[in-house]
Amino acid sequence: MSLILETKGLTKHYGDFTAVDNVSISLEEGKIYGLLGRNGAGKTTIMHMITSQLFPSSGSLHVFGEEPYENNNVLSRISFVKESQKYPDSYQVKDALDVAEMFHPNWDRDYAYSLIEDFQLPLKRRIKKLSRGMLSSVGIIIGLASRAPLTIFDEPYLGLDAVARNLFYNRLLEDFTEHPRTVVLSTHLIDEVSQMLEHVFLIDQGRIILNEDAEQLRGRAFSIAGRASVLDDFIHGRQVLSRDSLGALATATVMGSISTSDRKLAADQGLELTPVSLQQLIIHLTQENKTAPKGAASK
Ligand SMILES: Nc1ncnc2c1ncn2[C@@H]1O[C@H](COP(=O)(O)OP(=O)(O)OP(=O)(O)O)[C@@H](O)[C@H]1O
Repeated sequence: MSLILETKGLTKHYGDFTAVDNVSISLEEGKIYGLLGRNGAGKTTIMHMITSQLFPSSGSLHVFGEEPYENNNVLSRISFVKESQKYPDSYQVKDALDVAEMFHPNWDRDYAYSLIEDFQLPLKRRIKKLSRGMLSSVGIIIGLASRAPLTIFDEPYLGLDAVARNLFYNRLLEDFTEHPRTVVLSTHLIDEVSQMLEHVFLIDQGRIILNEDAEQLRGRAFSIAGRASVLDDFIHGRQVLSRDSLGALATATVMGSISTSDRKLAADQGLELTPVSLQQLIIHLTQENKTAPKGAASK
């Protein structure tokens, strides 16, 4: 296992506000990571520190074993695609690709042009005349064709329709299989990407509240529905993330995997058990964290 990135106690203050709070994470080679969290959680701030656009207030950050600041040896190995990417007014799509080619040593021009066709982008149109979704496609194409050892997508698909998003996921997976690299995806569309993710970081109010293998995470919670009194007996003593009731019926979300005996018990009592999606689990965990004292759930 080779580490691509490691942070220890990474912290960023803006005045007396702490946007990123004591974050210690590591990224391995050849994996797809999800960096997930609510608006304002601190995701972009972390990505800006990784890509040397911001200095940390404290803590350490090593990318490819070195500090990234003004370090071309590190920065040439990173491709960072962000939703708000700006281009000079005079740039056509082709110019953006030409510039990207200069910065990324692994750039594959044929692949970039095949993606241009897939996404049906007009090469000679000025970028400022592109629709919002087309502009997002430019960033996605640059992120994919750069084949950078560390590729970071920060909410890359504002305005992109479902067909184009699906195209992005398919191309990413195909190309990742042929050219493995480390990919970080930051997105709010968790269910759409959840099958691709191998590892998930969940950040809330600047802190990492979950740092876990996606496969393990998928089995971490389940939903249960049925008659309230029976359901309450079933969930007694378990870690309950939420419970709602309507008349005599209730539903609850419970941490833990479903064992064979649970399944039998639930069936005998007319309770229905279903796995919780990654998105639902994350909603529950961030809501739960809001009520917990800061740091209580941090790893
Ligand atoms: N330059 C700045 N000065 C003061 N506060 C800032 C600055 N930049 C970011 N913040 C604050 O830091 C927090 C984290 O912002 P950040 O952009 O990292 O969140 P995010 O998780 O990327 O959110 P989103 O999902 O909405 O993009 C927010 O509360 C934001 O207002």
